[in-house]
Amino acid sequence: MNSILEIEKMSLQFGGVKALDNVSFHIVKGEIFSLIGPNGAGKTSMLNCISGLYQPTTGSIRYKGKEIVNMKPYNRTKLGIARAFQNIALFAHMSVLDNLKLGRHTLMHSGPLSGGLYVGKASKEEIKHRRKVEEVIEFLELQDIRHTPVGTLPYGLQKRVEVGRALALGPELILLDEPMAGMNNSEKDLMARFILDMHEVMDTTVVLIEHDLGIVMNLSDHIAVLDFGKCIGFGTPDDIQKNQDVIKAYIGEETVI
Ligand SMILES: Nc1ncnc2c1ncn2[C@@H]1O[C@H](COP(=O)(O)OP(=O)(O)OP(=O)(O)O)[C@@H](O)[C@H]1O
Repeated sequence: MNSILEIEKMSLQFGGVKALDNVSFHIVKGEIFSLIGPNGAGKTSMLNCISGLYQPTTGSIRYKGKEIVNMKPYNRTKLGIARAFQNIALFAHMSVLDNLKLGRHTLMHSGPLSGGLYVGKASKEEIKHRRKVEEVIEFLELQDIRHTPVGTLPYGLQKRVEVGRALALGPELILLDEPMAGMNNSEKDLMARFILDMHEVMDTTVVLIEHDLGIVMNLSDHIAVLDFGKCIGFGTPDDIQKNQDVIKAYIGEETVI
């Protein structure tokens, strides 16, 4: 199986709290992979470890076969890992377009002076960045709000721009932390379609944290279930729905997933 990311025996401790406890799973290139579990189970901590915001206490993270556990976040971005945050991390007073352009800043090689003057290498770079940003604007249907300050947009659209900021990095692996939180049903359906298209059209591997189990079961190729920092289930949606540990610990004994 062609894994893009392998998590092996990973633990993360905050004082007496084991946010992650000896977790192992792998993610197949090109798939939609969901992380589920009750509040406080360790899902966001896992994304923080993958993106490099948190340093695991022990364990290994291999991306395309390379150990990245000690790598700085911006170097992981350069390798093709991008992240959209649960709490929107955009500049509210800036336009949608400028937020997406700024998102690509980590990838720019030319300095601010040449970049500002649009000369030589910098101008070529600017064209390449602009092309990618325009592609994302079209893909996420943000054309009508491209010049709107993000802070004035309804919450659902801000979430979409937050996803766009990560997507504008052209990632091979995108980490989406509750991209549908706070959305109404039609906004959720639209976001689900964008996620499917990221996977089918852009060939991006998607890691999704989502509380709506219906959406998770429909979208995912594989799922890992965390509970109190431990991975209590890993498999296809079918496997997870039959997993008695998951049913007991996460859903409650009476519930059928
Ligand atoms: N920076 C931190 N400092 C101390 N404790 C933390 C920190 N980050 C997370 N934790 C703790 O780690 C545990 C896992 O938290 P985490 O946010 O990863 O869970 P989660 O599954 O994403 O929850 P939710 O669904 O509510 O977002 C919790 O007990 C949390 O309080």
